[in-house]
Amino acid sequence: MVSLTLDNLGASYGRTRILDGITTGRLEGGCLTAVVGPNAAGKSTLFKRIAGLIKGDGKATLEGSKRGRDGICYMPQDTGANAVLTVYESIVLASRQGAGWRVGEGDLAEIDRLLESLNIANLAFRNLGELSGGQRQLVAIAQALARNPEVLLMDEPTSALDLHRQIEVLDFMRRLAAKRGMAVLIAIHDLNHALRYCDQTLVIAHGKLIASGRTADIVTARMLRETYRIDARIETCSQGLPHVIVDAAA
Ligand SMILES: Nc1ncnc2c1ncn2[C@@H]1O[C@H](COP(=O)(O)OP(=O)(O)OP(=O)(O)O)[C@@H](O)[C@H]1O
Repeated sequence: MVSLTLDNLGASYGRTRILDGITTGRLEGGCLTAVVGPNAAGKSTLFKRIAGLIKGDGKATLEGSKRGRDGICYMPQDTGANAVLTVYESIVLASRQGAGWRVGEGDLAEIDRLLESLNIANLAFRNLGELSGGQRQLVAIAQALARNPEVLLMDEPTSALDLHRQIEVLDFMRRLAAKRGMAVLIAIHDLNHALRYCDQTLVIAHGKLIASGRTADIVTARMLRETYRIDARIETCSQGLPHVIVDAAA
């Protein structure tokens, strides 16, 4: 199964140093890893650096990969829209990236399954340009998954979704990561979602990795105070799951 390890990863925009010395253990296939931290901490920059969209020092090493760099897919925060294509066409196109232009029945069946799983089959023949923000985000997730990545970097994939859709997508991602053996990194602001769905968590602040490990060990009152400047408690809900209760800005 694939794994991704970051070793002293850094990046700059011009002369401004944005990321510095990001080193992790193995981020394993089959797992969801939350990447959390305040606005402008460097989460998107980290994803772009891992995906090779920006250069920098250090290295991101893939082990057990069949496709090397081509197996890494970055799903950006702003998903944009191309009004000329239908949803279905855009997903077929995405699925062909780096795979040649021949589309078999199996490929189309796989796309149909993806649309069903994300509950967007009803959008298949709509133009991208006429979708709502949330619908566009769901289509962007389908496009990313259609590329069959070994490592998927999702930049705030649920930010435009209603609560029902957020839960549906994160639950689906967890099951799909396990089924495909795909390593999924998700930049996410909702720490309760991280606690519920992500096996492990990386905390980025001011371009540095300040904590990493099992999500329940990482999301603590102390981390929330030091990283987010809020007073909060972690309480166990009636189902036995840890939950962040925010009291006030510190
Ligand atoms: N293309 C760019 N040129 C110059 N600076 C940039 C560029 N892109 C991002 N930055 C800067 O890099 C820093 C980190 O930005 P980044 O988008 O990685 O943060 P983030 O943690 O993803 O933030 P958010 O949670 O707000 O999405 C910010 O100060 C931002 O202004």
